[in-house]
Amino acid sequence: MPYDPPRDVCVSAPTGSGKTLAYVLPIVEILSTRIVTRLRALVVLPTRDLVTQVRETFEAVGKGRGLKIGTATGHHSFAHEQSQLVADKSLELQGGSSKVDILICTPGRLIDHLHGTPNFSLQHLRFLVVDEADRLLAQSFQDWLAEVLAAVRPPPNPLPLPVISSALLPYPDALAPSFLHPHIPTDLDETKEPSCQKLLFSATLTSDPGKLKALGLREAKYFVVRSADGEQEGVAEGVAMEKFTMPATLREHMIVCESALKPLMLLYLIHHHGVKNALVFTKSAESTARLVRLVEFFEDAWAKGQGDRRARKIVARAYSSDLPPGERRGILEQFRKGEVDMLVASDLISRGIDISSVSHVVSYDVPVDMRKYVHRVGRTARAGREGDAWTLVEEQEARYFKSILKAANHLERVKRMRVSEKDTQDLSPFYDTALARLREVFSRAS
Ligand SMILES: Nc1ncnc2c1ncn2[C@@H]1O[C@H](COP(=O)(O)OP(=O)(O)OP(=O)(O)O)[C@@H](O)[C@H]1O
Repeated sequence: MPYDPPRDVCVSAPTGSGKTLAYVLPIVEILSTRIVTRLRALVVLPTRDLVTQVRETFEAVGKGRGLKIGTATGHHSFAHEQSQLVADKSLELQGGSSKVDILICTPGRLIDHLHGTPNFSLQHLRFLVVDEADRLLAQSFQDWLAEVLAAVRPPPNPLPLPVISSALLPYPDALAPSFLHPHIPTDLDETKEPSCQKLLFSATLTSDPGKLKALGLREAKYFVVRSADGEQEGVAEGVAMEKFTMPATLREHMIVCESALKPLMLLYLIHHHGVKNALVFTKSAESTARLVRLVEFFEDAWAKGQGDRRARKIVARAYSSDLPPGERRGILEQFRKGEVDMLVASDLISRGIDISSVSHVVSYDVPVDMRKYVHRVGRTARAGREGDAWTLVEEQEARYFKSILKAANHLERVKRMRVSEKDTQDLSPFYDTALARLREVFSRAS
């Protein structure tokens, strides 16, 4: 009701626990009764891949409801996006003119439309969803948040009523109620509140009100979902060092080794612990490329060594933001089908991506902080499935890595696995061959 605007909602719940449906379902349910199309739900996400994923969920849930769903990510030209978003760019309409009920977007492109698309208006917003909220709040993206919040609020000086030149031209413009009337002060004056409800989601959402202040939340309710076993008391109550809940079905391991042995440890996991359907996280695009080549050379040498032509080689592919979107989609599809066993990536896909077949996550390079760790390992053990997370820790990083786990009250959950020289003995000859080939290729390239 206009006099009782909705309370805002913050949700911190483990990775893979279904946060997307937690906002898609009510939005679709509530907006399905709308009569005319206005931009009523805006979902902001940090990456294009996530926009595509959330769009698919909206389309699946909203099928047959007649809601129009749009995206704005910069994947298409600006003019094309404009034509998808607004019906009319020529006439200036105070109420805007939206072709979509729900818009899913990245913040940069959203700001471009706020600045550059006539009749693109947020005044009718009923829902503003900020998914992966901690990540989006941490990055300024042209101060997108302040601009979006300003576009949702009625202007301080209400818009003047247009001069109605003819009885045939009724008051035109379907302005949102809080934007509509000229302000006539009365004794019962109340400030106008937009009826936009803000919904924030993340597996690592801060509970520090100071950090959420920029959102101007209204009587926010903060929901924290913990695992059933009550593990990690005090989750999200700490302000200095936040603690987050992990999926209960996740097993976590670490291997501490010399830096030079990390590739061999990965190959050991592949060949002796059945690690496939795996996401492997590295720290840089360069280290991704080297690792993919090394796995390829190793698998060639290993298959040859088996003397069996049908020996199934592990297929690893690099997945990076440099690849064109079409190619990225293709690689993900091959991975989903099991034609690719291992995707090697930077933290680009460490957040939000939902691929049910991922059974292992390997942090080939240690994550820089606990948040990154939570999101990486959360690519497996989703929706009640089991999964394993492995972290390869260089000896000199062990102290640091353990300290971030300890601060998050999580050290006990991560089991240390010791791998001796004997364990990798059978792999070593093929590994040496692969290293020699890698050196050759990289020295030729330089
Ligand atoms: N009630 C449910 N029963 C079974 N599966 C569900 C249910 N709700 C959601 N899922 C599935 O769980 C998977 C994970 O959901 P989702 O991607 O929303 O997780 P998330 O909480 O947003 O995780 P992240 O923090 O990693 O983004 C999805 O494939 C979704 O379809």
